[in-house]
Parts: sequence; C-alpha cells; structure tokens
Amino acid sequence: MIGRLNHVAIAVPDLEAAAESYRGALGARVGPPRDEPAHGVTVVFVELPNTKVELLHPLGADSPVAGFLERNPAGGVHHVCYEVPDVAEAARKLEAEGMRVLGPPEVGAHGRPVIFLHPKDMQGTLTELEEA
Ligand SMILES: CC[C@@H](C(=O)O)C(=O)SCCNC(=O)CCNC(=O)[C@H](O)C(C)(C)COP(=O)(O)OP(=O)(O)OC[C@H]1O[C@@H](n2cnc3c(N)ncnc32)[C@H](O)[C@@H]1OP(=O)(O)O
Ligand SMILES: [Co+2]
Repeated sequence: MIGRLNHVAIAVPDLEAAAESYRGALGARVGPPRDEPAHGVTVVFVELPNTKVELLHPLGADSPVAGFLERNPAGGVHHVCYEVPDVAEAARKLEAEGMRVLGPPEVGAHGRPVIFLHPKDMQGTLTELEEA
C-alpha cells in the first residue's frame, strides 16, 4: 500500500536557526516559513533530491507539537510521512487491523488529504500518510 517517503518531520525550538543549518551548513534548498493554523504548526520545507525534511514549530495554544518539544527541548524527529494512493481507504484498512487513526483525513501542507497513525501502533514513530 505505501509508496514513496514524502517527508521526515523534525520538531525544532528555533525555526530560523534550523532553516539556516540546512541552508548554510548543508547547502540545501530551503523554503519560506508557512503557518498551518489548522494543524497548529509553522513549517519550513527543505527540498532534497529524493524526499523532503519538514521543520516544525508549534503555532497556537493547542499545537500537537508543543508537548513533544517540552519532552525534547532540543528538538527531534517528530514523524515520517509516506504516500498512499487513497487515504480514506488506507484509514479503513488500518483501523480494521486495530491501528489508531488520529482523526479524519485533513488537507495537509501539500494540499492533499493526510491522516496520522498513533506512534504506539507504529514502533514508537508517529506516522503520517499523504494521498499521492
Ligand atoms: C503541516 C501539516 C502536516 C503535513 O502535511 O505534513 C503535518 O505534518 S502536521 C504535524 C503536526 N500534527 C500532528 O502531529 C497530528 C497528530 N499528532 C497527534 O495527534 C499528537 O501529537 C499525538 C501523536 C496523539 C501525541 O499527543 P501528545 O499530547 O503530544 O502526547 P501524549 O502525551 O498523548 O503521548 C502519548 C505517548 O506517545 C508518545 N509520543 C507523542 N508524540 C510522539 C511522537 N511524535 N513520536 C513518538 N512518540 C510520541 C509520548 O511520548 C507518549 O508516550 P509515553 O510517555 O510512553 O506514554
Ligand atoms: Co508532516
């Protein structure tokens, strides 16, 4: 069912400093910061030849990233995102297999539907599925 690795997301305490590490030290192509209020995050995408890195910083009072950064103040890998052909179909199949799908599909940072699978059902890794 899963296809390409769409992105690896890293929660960071300082978005501009993190963007500069990728832009300056690593020489990567780094996009501008973008607020995603529906998801409670500000994101910066780092474009790599074979995938992307999504730098995440909490936005607003109820950000799903805030607790993670409290536990990991220096930042860390927050989730991985794989592409699937049909997110709704994937959610049905995975729920039938007993996995916790964290809410209904929502439009993600690339304008396509996404869902999240609970990290405790995915070897301790929060997993996002994005419709290809
Ligand atoms: C920009 C849009 C979009 C895109 O298109 O790319 C995005 O990526 S949005 C990214 C942000 N959105 C989300 O993360 C949505 C889904 N996340 C959630 O619903 C919550 O973050 C969560 C996964 C349910 C965790 O909630 P939280 O309140 O932070 O923690 P809990 O206390 O409930 O944690 C329970 C348990 O799970 C461990 N945990 C929490 N987060 C992670 C994580 N990112 N990776 C691995 N493990 C995680 C946490 O440590 C707890 O473990 P125990 O202490 O052992 O119980
Ligand atoms: Co993501």
